[in-house]
Amino acid sequence: MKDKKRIVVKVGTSTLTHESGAPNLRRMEQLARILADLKGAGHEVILVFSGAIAVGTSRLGLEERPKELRMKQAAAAVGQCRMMHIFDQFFAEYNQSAAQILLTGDDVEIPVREEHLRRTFSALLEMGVIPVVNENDSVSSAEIETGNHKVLGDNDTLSAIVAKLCGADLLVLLSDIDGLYDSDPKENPGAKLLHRVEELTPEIFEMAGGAGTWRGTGGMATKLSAAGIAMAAGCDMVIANGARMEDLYGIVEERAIGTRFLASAEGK
Ligand SMILES: Nc1ncnc2c1ncn2[C@@H]1O[C@H](COP(=O)(O)OP(=O)(O)O)[C@@H](O)[C@H]1O
Ligand SMILES: N[C@@H](CCC(=O)OP(=O)(O)O)C(=O)O
Repeated sequence: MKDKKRIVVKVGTSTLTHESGAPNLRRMEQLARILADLKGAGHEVILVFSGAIAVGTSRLGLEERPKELRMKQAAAAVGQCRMMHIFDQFFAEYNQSAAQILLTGDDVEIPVREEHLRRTFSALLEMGVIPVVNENDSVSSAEIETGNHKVLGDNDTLSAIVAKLCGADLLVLLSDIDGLYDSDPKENPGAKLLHRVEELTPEIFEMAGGAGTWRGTGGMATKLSAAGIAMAAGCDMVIANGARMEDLYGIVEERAIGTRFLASAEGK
């Protein structure tokens, strides 16, 4: 892998929000600082974040994540605005400009839109801006409702699509867990962490259960779907714990942290 890398970092709802759904300011601040620092070290960074629905839910004083689609989309619109405002402030503190990019499945499936998107990312990176991406939840209805991975519908898959689109060298998924275990550690305390995955076999897919917490959506299943896209595109992917944000430095230096899914030789 090159010394100067193009890195996509995806941070899940479980890392960026408190149990109540309120934004976790300490984590957001750390993340902005470390990404600014990685940029200072010569890398190009793109942030994909989740948490708009959870933050909107809490901001609107709703008791639980709404079940009705229009309410979920409204919560996403409120939460996105809040999260972006906070990120923009933290990035500005470290002298960085951030840019908001909101995507739907159609945007990457229609070639002309995909090309526009690729050019926008490349222009932003060229100007030293940090693109900050989320799904455009307020318009991409079917996906949040059904979790239909063929389109987008989850930010794990979205981040892998962005990594592929931008020709990234590394995709890091920060979650509330140290990596991929041989079964869900929340249900099986004896579960073992896998350090490296070279191939996505049916056994690996069996290890991933369903969705994670009420606040997020994906669980491990969507992280494996992301791994498939990244590996095929010649991009390494690492799942690591967002509670130790500083681990991002070691991950970029290819130290053995979390679970690393190795890029396929053909994709490189
Ligand atoms: N084999 C597994 N290894 C690790 N975590 C697993 C596994 N199977 C299911 N999980 C669950 O996936 C959760 C992470 O997914 P999720 O809650 O969607 O996080 P995020 O919001 O970071 O995307 C873990 O907290 C864990 O409970
Ligand atoms: N676009 C949604 C993210 C949904 C999602 O994929 O959440 P997560 O499993 O926490 O990455 C939001 O911002 O709430």
